[in-house]
Amino acid sequence: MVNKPIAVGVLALQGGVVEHLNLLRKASAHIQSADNLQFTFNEVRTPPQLAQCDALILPGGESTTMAIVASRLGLLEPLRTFVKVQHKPVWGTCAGLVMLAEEAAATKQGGQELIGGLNVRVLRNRYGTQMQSFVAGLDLSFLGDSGKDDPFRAVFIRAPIVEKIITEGEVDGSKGSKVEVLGVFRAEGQQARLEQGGEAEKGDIVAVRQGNVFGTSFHPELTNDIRIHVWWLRQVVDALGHGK
Ligand SMILES: NC(=O)CC[C@H](N)C(=O)O
Repeated sequence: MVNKPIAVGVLALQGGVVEHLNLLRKASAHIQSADNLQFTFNEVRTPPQLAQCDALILPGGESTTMAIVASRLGLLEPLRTFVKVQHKPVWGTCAGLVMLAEEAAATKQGGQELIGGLNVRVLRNRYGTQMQSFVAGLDLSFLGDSGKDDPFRAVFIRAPIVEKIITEGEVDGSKGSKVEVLGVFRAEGQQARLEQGGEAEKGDIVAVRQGNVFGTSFHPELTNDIRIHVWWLRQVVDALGHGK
């Protein structure tokens, strides 16, 4: 039996939209034939387009700009409903992670509008400016054996980190789920101190999941590595109860 196609959207107000769409298409080729699944991938700019989606990616870019445009287009409340009431699968990369946090530090005066859903506080621009962008190999064990044997080359561009997991209280989006830390980055200095037997520094949290909400500080869509996109699409398939 062929299921109804799974509609995956990419919020296309600003930022790295095409890159996500390209990698989603490549990633989907790895799972659809095996499981008899069909996907559609579309840009999302309006509330009716959002309503068509089963799952959504919020790309990297500039979270303050994205929030202003989303608000003007009447998308902020529908996005909050999508994430926190309908509990549909969402993934935010970089600025997208900022949007999905309940709190953000290092914001402009007066703060910025967020969608929320992840019970965390992010620190924006943790590693400095665009000029200080870098690539680092991350061990991502949620990717299974390949995550351990073959580090993921993660691209950090004015990246946020999760500086605090807010334990008090529940957020609407969490469905009671806990925040899971799925990826940590240790800068060279932190790693060296650890190897010299120094204080075990935990490193910076750069990938988290809470129920239906997933966030990464870095940009898998700017590599040719489809592993996280494949993993996430499988999460979407499971959440929708397809392929069973
Ligand atoms: N590459 C990015 O998405 C940068 C995120 C940006 N610094 C922000 O806070 O929104």
